[in-house]
Amino acid sequence: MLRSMLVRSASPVKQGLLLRGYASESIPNRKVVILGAAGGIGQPLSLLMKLNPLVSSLSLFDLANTPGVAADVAHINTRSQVSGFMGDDNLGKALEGADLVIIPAGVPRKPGMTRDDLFNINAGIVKNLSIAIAKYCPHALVNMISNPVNSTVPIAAEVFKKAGTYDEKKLFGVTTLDVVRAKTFYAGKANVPVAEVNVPVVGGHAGITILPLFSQASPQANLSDDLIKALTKRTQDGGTEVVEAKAGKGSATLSMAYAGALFADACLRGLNGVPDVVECSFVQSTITDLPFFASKVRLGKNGVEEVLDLGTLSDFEKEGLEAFKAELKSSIEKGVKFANQ
Ligand SMILES: NC(=O)c1ccc[n+]([C@@H]2O[C@H](COP(=O)([O-])OP(=O)(O)OC[C@H]3O[C@@H](n4cnc5c(N)ncnc54)[C@H](O)[C@@H]3O)[C@@H](O)[C@H]2O)c1
Ligand SMILES: O=C(O)C[C@H](O)C(=O)O
Repeated sequence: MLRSMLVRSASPVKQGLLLRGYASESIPNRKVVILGAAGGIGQPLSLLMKLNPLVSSLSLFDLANTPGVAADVAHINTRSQVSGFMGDDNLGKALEGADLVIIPAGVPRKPGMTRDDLFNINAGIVKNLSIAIAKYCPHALVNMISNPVNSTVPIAAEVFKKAGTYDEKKLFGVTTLDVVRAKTFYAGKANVPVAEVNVPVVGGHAGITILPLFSQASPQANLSDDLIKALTKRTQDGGTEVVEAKAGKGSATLSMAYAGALFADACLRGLNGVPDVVECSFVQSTITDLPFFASKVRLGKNGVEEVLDLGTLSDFEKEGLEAFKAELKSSIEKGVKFANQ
């Protein structure tokens, strides 16, 4: 009762904090940087991070158009102070003091392309941005959105190793959109309220390397094997579904911004010491024989607190896992090789 009265009489910022279980005086300052902030994902992600009461400073960086995006979101009456930075000369200033760097910088797919077809352009972008992160904010958490995630995460890891700043607990490939899709598609077929649905998605973030574990979905529903197969395929092809619908005008931006904001919020809650924050992410891992793997991860004050194992898989999921291991291994090795050449 007292709590709901407090919430109602507080400012919008305090309301957000009180509702999430924080005493507003105890909220730490957190600087979040978005690299690629003027892009299709970057703009709605900037908006969503401006709405997040856990952010005190929001730093928006892109090669062009950042001043306009920054001026626009800066007028929103929420907690964070916004700054916009444009061009490589200002990258250091954008990054200094960051707690969390989110990277949606890079080109998106067009119909007929795979995510790996983006490698030639995006690998170089991610490598340069990672060099700057190692120099200006070596202790920040990094949320990698740029594709192909299965290779860009290993690229960043290698760059950080070379710079002597690598901390495997702080580097994350963002696979939250796969989880968001799996939840949406499952809820539709299982006829359960989508807000109650949980589905872990493991493996990687491209085609068959995306493996939703519907056998572990909750609430459980008695779906036929054919339906599970169809749901799995739709989740794996979710990105392509959007690329084709956009017909040459890019890939998922709005659902990705939502997913990126969810994952960033989970990272910030972890940093702030909120217990039991668990999300799927593509991280350095020993739960299979692959050096990077997406699975459920417990987030804490230093980033990854625990990489959770896969749990019990159905026969269909076991087959799916074996079927993609070689592809995921080669995407990881491609990233490692690129970073070291
Ligand atoms: N992980 C996922 O689930 C997921 C989902 C959707 C899209 N993506 C990927 O996200 C990336 C961005 O997609 P988008 O639709 O926003 O593309 P976009 O072209 O609309 O925006 C990309 C932005 O990055 C900027 N950029 C390019 N090089 C940069 C650099 N060196 N430094 C800073 N900014 C730079 C561009 O100026 C542009 O504003 C793509 O690689 C896409 O495949 C990943
Ligand atoms: O599909 C893409 O190219 C973008 C992204 O990886 C997605 O899953 O939507």
